[in-house]
Amino acid sequence: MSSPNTPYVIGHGTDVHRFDTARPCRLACLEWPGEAGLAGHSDGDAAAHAACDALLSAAGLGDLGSNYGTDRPEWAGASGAALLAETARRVRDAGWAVGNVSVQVVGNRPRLGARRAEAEDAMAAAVGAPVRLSATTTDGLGFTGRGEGLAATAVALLYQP
Ligand SMILES: Nc1ccn([C@@H]2O[C@H](COP(=O)(O)O)[C@@H](O)[C@H]2O)c(=O)n1
Ligand SMILES: C[C@@]1(CO)OP(=O)(O)OP(=O)(O)OC[C@H]1O
Repeated sequence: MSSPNTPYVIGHGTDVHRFDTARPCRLACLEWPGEAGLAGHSDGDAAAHAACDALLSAAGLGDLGSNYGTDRPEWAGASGAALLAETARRVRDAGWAVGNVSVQVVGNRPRLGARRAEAEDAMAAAVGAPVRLSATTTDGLGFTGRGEGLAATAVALLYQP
């Protein structure tokens, strides 16, 4: 089916990046001085990337790789905010409005709680719709528990304007 016949659609996204201590930390569209950076072709902002995948999936527009693949040099080093803003533009061009996006970061650090409102505002400014952010550790288990990298998941709601 090429397009759904409901006024609402949802999408979800997941992203993982390993830490690279030689890079600055960019997460949830903010800089995190003193925290380990994330490896990637772009700035490694797993929270922004998960939100992009959720938005693209909901709109039936593929995913990060099919929109901004590593074979496209123009996206090398791109910020999470730039990818999110371009993704929201593509979703709106496809005829959808963004209701909201909910993102969860999974990992030990950075601790997001103290800057939650700032990060939500930065991500919402890029998307042009409300973004909510939560975080959790994995109780020391797995690659996030060992501090090897960060994961993020996201859900997006789109509606027909
Ligand atoms: N990177 C993180 C991880 C967690 N938090 C906050 O800590 C709370 C407790 O985490 P648990 O994994 O023990 O459930 C969590 O609910 C977050 O509020 C954080 O800010 N940043
Ligand atoms: C964003 C892109 C493109 O710059 O590169 P990365 O920063 O490596 O991020 P990833 O989450 O692996 O997604 C796909 C890529 O297309």
